[in-house]
Amino acid sequence: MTDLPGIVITGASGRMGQMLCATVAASEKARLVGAVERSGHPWIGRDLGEVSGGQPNGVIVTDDPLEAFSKAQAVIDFTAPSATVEFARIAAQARCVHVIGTTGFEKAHLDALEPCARHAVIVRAGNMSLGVNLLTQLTRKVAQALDADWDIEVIEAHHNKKVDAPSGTALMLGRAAAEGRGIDLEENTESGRDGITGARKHGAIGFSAIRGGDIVGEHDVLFATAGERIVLRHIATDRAIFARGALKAALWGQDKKPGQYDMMDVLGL
Ligand SMILES: NC(=O)c1ccc[n+]([C@@H]2O[C@H](COP(=O)([O-])OP(=O)(O)OC[C@H]3O[C@@H](n4cnc5c(N)ncnc54)[C@H](O)[C@@H]3O)[C@@H](O)[C@H]2O)c1
Ligand SMILES: O=C(O)C1=N[C@H](C(=O)O)CCC1
Repeated sequence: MTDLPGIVITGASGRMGQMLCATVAASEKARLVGAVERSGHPWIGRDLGEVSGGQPNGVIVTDDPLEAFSKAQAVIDFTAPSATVEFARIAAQARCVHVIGTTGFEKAHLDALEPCARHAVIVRAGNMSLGVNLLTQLTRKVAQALDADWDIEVIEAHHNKKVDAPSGTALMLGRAAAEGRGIDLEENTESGRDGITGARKHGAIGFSAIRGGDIVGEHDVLFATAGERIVLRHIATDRAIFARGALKAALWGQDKKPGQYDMMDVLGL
């Protein structure tokens, strides 16, 4: 039993953190060996099982990631961009596989991950579900088959606590559409339309974000031209799909060389 990979969850009290702790604790392929929260959080120093409303499980929530990571083979991290960059440095030091589900990165954050990936495996994806990764491949294929007279719009909906837009998933889908069409996404993005915006730029990829209630995550990729439309859609109804994907990535990464990978690598898509 004890030679199963040990996994630490960061942001253990968060929406995804709680789902990840439950998923790893229930797995027969991994052990939950640590839970990290930010300094000052009321869960620090308490038993994770108890604060989660169950029986004690012997995992004490800590604000010391180095101490937690040094006992683990993988870290699953769904927190916030600046926290993730710090965790990447520590995971590299501890030679842990670092699975990153966090979204909302700016270029400086992504640049900071590069040196860490020289020492440890990083698997990062804006969406860890099988369905969205398949949808990403379909989006690339459809975009490849259609010319720029087909307007591409990515429409996403999430719960009212989400802090970043467009979602990481929307950016994955937009990037795949741009790759399929052979254009640069940054130079061809239209988002945040409001007021007299002028007509849509020919060939652009548009993004729209809806925020409301407890929506787990919904994504449409719309291809629209004169006389017809195609809509590719994914609807997530349960955060367990992201947690299962993240655990799969943590296990997959155990025998891989240091470097940056994504869920396409993990799923073999
Ligand atoms: N890739 C995917 O499949 C996927 C799926 C769902 C959510 N997400 C992303 O995961 C992230 C978290 O989402 P959420 O809904 O769970 O958010 P949340 O706000 O519920 O949870 C974030 C947690 O991180 C903790 N945290 C923040 N800074 C920390 C630090 N320095 N040290 C330790 N803990 C820290 C917070 O205290 C909180 O508990 C977001 O970026 C979201 O977009 C990705
Ligand atoms: O709840 C969130 O936040 C989600 N974030 C990811 C994104 O930004 O795409 C995945 C879906 C849920």
